[in-house]
Amino acid sequence: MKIYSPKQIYEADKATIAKEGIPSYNLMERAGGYIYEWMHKRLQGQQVPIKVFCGIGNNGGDGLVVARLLLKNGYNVDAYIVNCSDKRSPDFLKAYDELKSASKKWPELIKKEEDFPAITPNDIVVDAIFGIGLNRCPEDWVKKLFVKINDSKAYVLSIDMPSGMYADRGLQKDDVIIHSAFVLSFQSPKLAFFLPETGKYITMWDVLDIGLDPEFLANTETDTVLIDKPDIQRIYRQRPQFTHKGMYGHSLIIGGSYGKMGAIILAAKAALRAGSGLVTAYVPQIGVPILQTAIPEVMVETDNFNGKVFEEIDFQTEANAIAIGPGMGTDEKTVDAMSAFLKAQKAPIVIDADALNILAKRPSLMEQVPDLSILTPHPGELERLIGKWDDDFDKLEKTAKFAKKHNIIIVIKGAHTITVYDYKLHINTTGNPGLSTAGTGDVLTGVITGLLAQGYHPMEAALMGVYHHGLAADIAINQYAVEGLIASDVTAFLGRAYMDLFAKPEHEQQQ
Ligand SMILES: NC(=O)C1=CN([C@@H]2O[C@H](COP(=O)(O)OP(=O)(O)OC[C@H]3O[C@@H](n4cnc5c(N)ncnc54)[C@H](O)[C@@H]3O)[C@@H](O)[C@H]2O)[C@H](O)CC1
Ligand SMILES: [K+]
Repeated sequence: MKIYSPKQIYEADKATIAKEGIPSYNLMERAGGYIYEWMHKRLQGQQVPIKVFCGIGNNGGDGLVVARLLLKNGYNVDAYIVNCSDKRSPDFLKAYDELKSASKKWPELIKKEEDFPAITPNDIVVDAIFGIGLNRCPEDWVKKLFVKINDSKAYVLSIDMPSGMYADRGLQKDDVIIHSAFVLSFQSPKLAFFLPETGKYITMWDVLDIGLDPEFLANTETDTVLIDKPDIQRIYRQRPQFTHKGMYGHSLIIGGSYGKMGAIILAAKAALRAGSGLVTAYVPQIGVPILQTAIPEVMVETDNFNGKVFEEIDFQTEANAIAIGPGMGTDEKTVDAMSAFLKAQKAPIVIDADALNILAKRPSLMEQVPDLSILTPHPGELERLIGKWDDDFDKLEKTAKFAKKHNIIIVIKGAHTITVYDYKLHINTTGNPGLSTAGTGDVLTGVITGLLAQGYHPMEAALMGVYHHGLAADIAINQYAVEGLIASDVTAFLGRAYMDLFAKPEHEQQQ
């Protein structure tokens, strides 16, 4: 699913208005109408007190349409104009006139703290104060209203975006955002919904299709896309019937050190479960018996030193895909070994964990990283690589620039893992808080490497690996719950994730 920028949404409005030959206000009526229908379907006329807080732009206008339709249909509604500026948009004024002529119950004007109404936990608040047009910090009294709404414990339904959240920048000091129980967003969700600083203010969201020009939408490329099941189904390649293990690639996973052999075991096993035909682990000598005991399916190679860390990386395995980093340590000897290893690489590799820390320690090594390599940092590793950022949007921009400069793919791990390549952001839609546990990153590295070994293009391997890893965790929590999930469970459920990819929804199966 494409995620349109605010600029593209305004352009889509214009294209729709021109093509359909309609006044722009019609779009507001549609938008408000769909919000009303969504509410009516759930409330079915219940007399819950509904307070609609409207700004003075088009988001406020949407709120006024909703308030009018709710009043017309007998709901218990109070509408308020949050007078944050005297510059009202023309369509807001039209919606205001429509409301005033449809009902005797006119909206109340809020200009200062003393005008705030009481808000109780039993109220439903419709938040229509700011949408994608928020472009500066609201005045203090407006932020106090946001705080009052947040403190009220009322159910908050936000129109298009939670007010206070910006569509094009992240959270900064002194910002206040309305906490939404549900956001109904027009045409596509907004990028800020998926970023850690801002996404936490939203419990649920859905998209309302307000019928913007389909041709314009189809022909408009976006910098951001949401990766969901159909995208992965398109990437997936079914195995032919007559096959042998040599057709599914040989993965080589380099890593492990004294006390950290578990990381390489997790990665190697996940590469197997992702479908890699053969897997070899390259570990320091101390790790050989550990690996051989833990996973019989995995072959092991080792260095020529009898130490606890890598002193060289010199292997015989002819691998189709190589990953380096899990549990490897950042000993100076290992840094030198990795430097020599990188120089010899031509094909894309997967770089994780301590290998990322080594790149941060010796940035000149970035020049040796092969094109289209996949780096999988968590936020701490990313910061060590690219430096500090001001907010989440700045983080994405800096990551995109770094990825472009080195022609690599960066997988920023998090609640919504974002894969960045060639200035494009791919937001993952699977996974759950159960993944916040030791070793899940090693499993992800194994899955991506296993896919790469099978011949998937590096971008396909990254997107499918991230999706699959999250999906396996989503299935696994039905058995273990988020608290009980451990990294090996994710590996164990990778097979179920493959099955789920093409499983019919339950209601279809019953037919
Ligand atoms: N295609 C669609 O998605 C449609 C969406 N609609 C709704 O329109 C808004 C966007 O409307 P816009 O008027 O551009 O912006 P807002 O209502 O979000 O904005 C604010 C308004 O206020 C000014 N402003 C910005 N920041 C501040 C501030 N801190 N203090 C005071 N005033 C501020 C700004 O200049 C704007 O004028 C979208 O979110 C949807 O809800 C359409 O109804 C239909 C098509
Ligand atoms: K809003």
